[in-house]
Amino acid sequence: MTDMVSVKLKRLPHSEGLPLPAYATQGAAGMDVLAAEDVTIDPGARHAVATGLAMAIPAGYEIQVRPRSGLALKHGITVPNTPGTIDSDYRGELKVILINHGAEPFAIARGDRVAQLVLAPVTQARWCEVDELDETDRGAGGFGSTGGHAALV
Ligand SMILES: O=c1ccn([C@H]2C[C@H](O)[C@@H](COP(=O)(O)OP(=O)(O)OP(=O)(O)O)O2)c(=O)[nH]1
Ligand SMILES: [Mg+2]
Repeated sequence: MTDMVSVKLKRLPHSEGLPLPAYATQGAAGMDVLAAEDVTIDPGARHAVATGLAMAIPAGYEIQVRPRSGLALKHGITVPNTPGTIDSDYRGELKVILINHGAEPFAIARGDRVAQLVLAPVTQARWCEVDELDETDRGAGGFGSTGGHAALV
């Protein structure tokens, strides 16, 4: 059985009558979240889609707003800031930022499932400033330093 965490949720007037975000299957990582407005996103354009939902995520957690692969593959619709971060102290409306990388205008109807929400634990870091860092094999190498594409044989 998956752990469950209660999250306080408040409906704003424009989400009235819409189902709440829900897991499509028992083992789903994300809850599909619905648009609370009709909007068409032109090719290359972005829009912050209203969900009509506000929430109080418990301290120590965040909600990540992730794209749906079907929309990305079939229509080029994705979340440009993925994973979008919903902070535990945010009390405004959750919006889903979408961008249309496809060639056609993409029409969203109120009630369409536009993204998915993943509740995730958060660990905050405390800086510990030092003069020297320990040495490692990698050192300052990065950005492809270990090799790029698989070698041809
Ligand atoms: O996809 C998203 C991303 C963010 N938010 C809301 C909740 C989040 O807690 C707040 C701030 O998000 P973020 O920190 O990513 O944006 P910012 O540009 O850093 O704005 P701020 O200065 O308000 O933190 O905006 C959304 O509704 N949808
Ligand atoms: Mg911020």
